[in-house]
Amino acid sequence: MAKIAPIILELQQLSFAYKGAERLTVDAVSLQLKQGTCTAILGPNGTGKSTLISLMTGLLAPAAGRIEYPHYQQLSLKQAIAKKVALVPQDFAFYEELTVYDNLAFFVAISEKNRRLHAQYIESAIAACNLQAVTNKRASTLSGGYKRRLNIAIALSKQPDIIFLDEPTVGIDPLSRDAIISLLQDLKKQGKTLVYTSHLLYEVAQLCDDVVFIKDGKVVANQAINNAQLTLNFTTTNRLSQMQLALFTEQLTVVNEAHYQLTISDTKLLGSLFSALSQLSDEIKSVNFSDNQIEQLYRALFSEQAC
Ligand SMILES: Nc1ncnc2c1ncn2[C@@H]1O[C@H](COP(=O)(O)OP(=O)(O)OP(=O)(O)O)[C@@H](O)[C@H]1O
Repeated sequence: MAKIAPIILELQQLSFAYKGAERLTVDAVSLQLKQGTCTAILGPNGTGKSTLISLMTGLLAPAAGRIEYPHYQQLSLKQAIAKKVALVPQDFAFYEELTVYDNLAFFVAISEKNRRLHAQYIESAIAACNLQAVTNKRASTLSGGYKRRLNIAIALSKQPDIIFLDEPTVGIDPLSRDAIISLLQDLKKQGKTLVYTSHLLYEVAQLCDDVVFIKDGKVVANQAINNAQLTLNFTTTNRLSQMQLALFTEQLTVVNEAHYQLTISDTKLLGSLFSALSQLSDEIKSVNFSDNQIEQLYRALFSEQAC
């Protein structure tokens, strides 16, 4: 039987408003995060995601509600956050004039009193983020991808159990992004709990187990994501006949006249699917695969909010 992951963070009716704001920025948010999982917090710009992260990481104090890290009951909330929680903020949070190593040394000295552990923590953050080639370079001279990795390495140098990442791949090229996603996947394998915001939904699909959708400060949906599920969309020159439809072993949804959709949760079915598509090669106009469960949900929830 699959083991149920223990709850590592619980929010109960958490609310917050900035001074002068007309409405609550975070409005009665209740959530439970599971240990060793990645939860994405998604929503349009300005909907309160970063503010919620600031509350969960102790940077802001809630106006109402509770935040609990039940795993660390022997610690106060402040101590649990100081010892076990790290934040990778959206903006770079390091000293541009210091080298990568000196930045890490500076932040480790703040988070860990035992000096004998410093070198070990710095080295492990460098290794985890693959920063060996730039250890002695000034942060100001790094590429965008390395700067993002340094931002993450500083958070890891604290040896946290829970890591909040606020758009950690903004503004970097696809290969640098892949490197960061793979680093985050490794952290998950090590049992770290990740909380993640991004506007790049394919990243979320690659990494996250649960998705929480926030709209105007409120949770509007909260659900597990089936990363194994793929949706195939294909369009045809004409509507398919019953005989042509029968080529598919799985049920097709007819989206409209010449647009079909099929959801696959077992990749073993791909063989028969490709075989059916190849038999229709004269009719097929376009084929597109996506793990767009998240994207579909996102569009359904927020389509009227685009600016
Ligand atoms: N320090 C602040 N003082 C006053 N208002 C703020 C402050 N920070 C954010 N806000 C406002 O609070 C609301 C929520 O902002 P927040 O940054 O949490 O949104 P977000 O969902 O993270 O947005 P994005 O996706 O653009 O990062 C916005 O209307 C924003 O203008």
